[in-house]
Order: sequence, then C-alpha cells, then structure tokens
Amino acid sequence: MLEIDQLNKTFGSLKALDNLSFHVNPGEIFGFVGSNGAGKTTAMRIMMGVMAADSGTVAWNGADLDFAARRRIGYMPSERGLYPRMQVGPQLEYLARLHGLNKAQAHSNTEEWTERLGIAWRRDDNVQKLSLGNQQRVQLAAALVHDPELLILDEPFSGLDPTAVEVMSKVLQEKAATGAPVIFSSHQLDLVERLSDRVGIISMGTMVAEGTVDELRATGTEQLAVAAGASRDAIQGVLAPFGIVPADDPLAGTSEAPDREGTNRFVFAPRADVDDQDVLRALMEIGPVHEFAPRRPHLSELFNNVVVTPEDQPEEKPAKRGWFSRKKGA
Ligand SMILES: Nc1ncnc2c1ncn2[C@@H]1O[C@H](COP(=O)(O)OP(=O)(O)OP(=O)(O)O)[C@@H](O)[C@H]1O
Repeated sequence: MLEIDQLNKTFGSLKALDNLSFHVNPGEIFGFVGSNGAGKTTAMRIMMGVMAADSGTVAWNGADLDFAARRRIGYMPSERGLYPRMQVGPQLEYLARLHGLNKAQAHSNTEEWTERLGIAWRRDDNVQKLSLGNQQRVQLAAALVHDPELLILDEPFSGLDPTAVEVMSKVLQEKAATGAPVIFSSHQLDLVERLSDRVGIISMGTMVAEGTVDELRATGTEQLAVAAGASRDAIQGVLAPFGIVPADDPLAGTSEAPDREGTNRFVFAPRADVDDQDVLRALMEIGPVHEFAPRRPHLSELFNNVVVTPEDQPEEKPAKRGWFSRKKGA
C-alpha cells in the first residue's frame, strides 16, 4: 500500500500542501483530482522524491520510499522529461537500463511498449519530431518500460486523442490488475469517474473528499423535485418549516434534465430529521409534483461543491449554493 501521511509543503507564504493524507491500495486505480493549483503535482513530486516535503511521510508497504524503492516506480511528470534530440527507441532502452534492467530486457520491453502504445513506427525518430500526443505516448512508455510496481502519473491523459485515451486506460487497468497501486491526476472527471476504483479530491492542499465513486456520490445524494404550478416563493415558504433550502438543479436545461414550461425544478439536501414523504405531501398541497426522487450527483457536481479556490475566499464566504440564481417563470 502507498501511504501519504500529513504532508506539508510551503512555497514562501503559500501553503501548497496542508496536512495532506491519503492511501492507495495494491491493485487500485486512484484518481487524484483538484482545481489548478490545488497541490496535485506538488504531492506527486514529493511522492517521487523529486521534491522534499517540509514535514510528513510517504511510505510504501510500510517502509519509507527510499531511492531503491523509487526505482520501481513508473512516474510520468507533468512537465514531461524526455530528451528531445534522442531517438525514441534508444531513449526508452536507456531509461529502462537506468532503472536496472539488463540490455536484453530493456530492448524487449521497449519493443513491447512501443508496439502497445502505437509508436513502434517512430522508434528511430528523435522525440522532438513527434506530435505532442505521440510524445505523450513515449512518455507513458518511459513510465512503463522498467516493469514498475507502482505508477504515479501526472495528467497522463492530457492531449491524447480518443484512441490513445482508450489504450492508456487499458494499460492502467492491466497494471492495477497485476497488484500495482496506480495513482493518476486528471481534470477529465468523466474519465476519472469511469476508471478509478477510488477518488481523492484535493482542495488548497488538503484532501476534502475521498472514497469510491459510489461512496462519494452517495454522500452527495440530493433530493430532486419538479413542482408544477407553484411559485418559487410558495415552494420556499413550504420548505422553510422543514429547515430545507432549495437550490437550482445543476443539470437543469441539459439533456439529462430538460426544463419544462411552468415547472420549477430544484434540489435539496435530505435531512435526517425530516421524512421526505412529509415534504412531498406539503409540496403537493400547493400544486402538482411531477418528480420527487433522490439523485446521485456526478463527480463533476461533487467536485464543484467541495473544491475551494483562492478566488472563492473573500472575507465573507458566499452561501454554498443559492436557489433562484437563474431567472425562470412562475
Ligand atoms: N516550485 C514552486 N515554487 C513556488 N510555488 C510553487 C512551486 N510549485 C508549485 N507552486 C505553487 O503551489 C501550488 C500548488 O501547485 P501544483 O502545481 O501542485 O498544483 P496542481 O494541483 O498540480 O495544479 P494544476 O492542476 O494546475 O497542474 C500552486 O499555487 C503553485 O503556484
């Protein structure tokens, strides 16, 4: 297991990591998400030992990640790290040998991964002659060529075409199936949702949500209601005695939740001390209710609810989500 415990890192007055803790189990794909500047790259660099933490530990199978252990990691840095003027094939063989493989293994692994990643035909070309997407494939090959037992990939999907995304996804799944912990960062939340066994959402250097996609979606489950005929003021008036504050449905107007003329579509957080059926009955007293059901949010909705960016932190923080920010009829 990879264990990150209480990592702190400060750059001048900026606290990039603030007691960051999480773990990645063997054979697990861990999706690491957060806004720009949240601290993902800093955390991954510290895990890989290319940057030192101010405090905190990174352990793998119970032991500190030392130099020898780091040779068994496949790392894809965000800034990428290939030699532009070196040929793809020789470069991969060289990197494999740096990680301790013998010549024959380095050669056959290079052949295997360049075939797998669709870049075998570019083996004799200098890296700089390749398109950015193909350089990205070489970068992934560089992270895999020494048969690593742990993968740390910083935005491995950025800039890839859909075919390469599929190949990359498959490679990550296969690697995890061998028992390797796999951690990758990405801003493509649909991909993270599809691929990850567990997800960690980092905000301002701290892990603010962590769990399987199902667990995270369950904790964020909201009640969705579509009421017809009643005005928004009337709905608000009916819900207030329950201590419920309605919010705009974030999916309203999309193909998942098309707006219907004369209806009010809203969501609210269920309360443990309130019976949903009482709420439904109260709403039905002021007009017909077309829909009333729990809805599990997508990862992107959860993400928007939990992340905080420096711009979001004025002296007075705005309410999490208000209702009727959009103007609608009735
Ligand atoms: N070497 C450095 N010197 C000063 N500040 C840094 C340095 N590296 C990172 N930072 C700052 O630390 C914070 C975290 O940056 P980091 O690159 O880890 O974020 P990230 O989550 O990877 O963002 P992105 O999604 O944009 O790649 C940012 O505010 C960044 O400006």
